[in-house]
Amino acid sequence: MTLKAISAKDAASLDKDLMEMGGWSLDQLMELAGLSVSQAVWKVHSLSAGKNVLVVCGPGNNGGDGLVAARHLAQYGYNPSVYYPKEGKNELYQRLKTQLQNLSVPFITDFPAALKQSHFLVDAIFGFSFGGPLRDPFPSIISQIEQSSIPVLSVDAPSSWDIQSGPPKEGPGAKFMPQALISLSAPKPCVKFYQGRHFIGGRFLSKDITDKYGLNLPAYPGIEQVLEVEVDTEGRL
Ligand SMILES: NC(=O)C1=CN([C@@H]2O[C@H](COP(=O)(O)OP(=O)(O)OC[C@H]3O[C@@H](n4cnc5c(N)ncnc54)[C@H](O)[C@@H]3O)[C@@H](O)[C@H]2O)[C@H](O)CC1
Ligand SMILES: [K+]
Repeated sequence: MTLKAISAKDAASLDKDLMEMGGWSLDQLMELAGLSVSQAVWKVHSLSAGKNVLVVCGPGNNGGDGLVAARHLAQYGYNPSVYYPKEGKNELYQRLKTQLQNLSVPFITDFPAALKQSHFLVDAIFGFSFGGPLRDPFPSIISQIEQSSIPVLSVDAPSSWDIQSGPPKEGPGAKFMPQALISLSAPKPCVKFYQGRHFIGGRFLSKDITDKYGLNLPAYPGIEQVLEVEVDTEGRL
């Protein structure tokens, strides 16, 4: 089975449909997206592999998914830390931040030190609304992640990659290849440049929506919120 990718434009339109016509709120979608992310972390990096998980959050909803995932990871018994260099203004993000502070999840400011002390990194910096080139402070953040040997799970897309055309030709991100990727709702076109473990999450689409956007998603087994997708030898999903 070859999964169809959804363009950035269609992914944004699908989100709008869910909220304007489908009766969903952003909170709900983000909760389910973040739950899927936390479960993908569990699948690729067990508690016994090291509890210190650094969740790097960007200013938009991709960062919001990271905040939700960090909260679940704390509940599962990990020691998450959050690096949130450019906080989103929306009050939803501030509420998620309060929830994390109430669980004593630290918001760190010394990123190089946190990178050294962490066993695993969740890249929730940018998702489908990313448009290059990277603006400060993100070039340095991406370079540091790229140069460190820490295993990374990227949320929705490897941050710094163009959603359509994949990794930048040069500069920060050109050599960024996360160990794992979780595509939310459906894969984005840049997955064709990706090599690593690939999961699908965000189990909230109805048949109407999948039909409208021509998606052919695999069935999630049982109560699973994430599904690992095999990539064939030619890099197809
Ligand atoms: N239906 C779903 O699958 C859902 C997915 N969700 C997640 O939401 C993101 C998309 O969120 P959005 O807020 O639209 O955008 P991003 O988080 O990708 O980024 C916007 C943010 O980033 C800034 N920015 C953009 N380009 C640059 C740049 N070159 N340098 C610096 N900063 C940049 C921009 O200004 C904004 O502040 C999707 O991928 C999923 O992860 C939802 O949770 C709900 C449902
Ligand atoms: K990301």
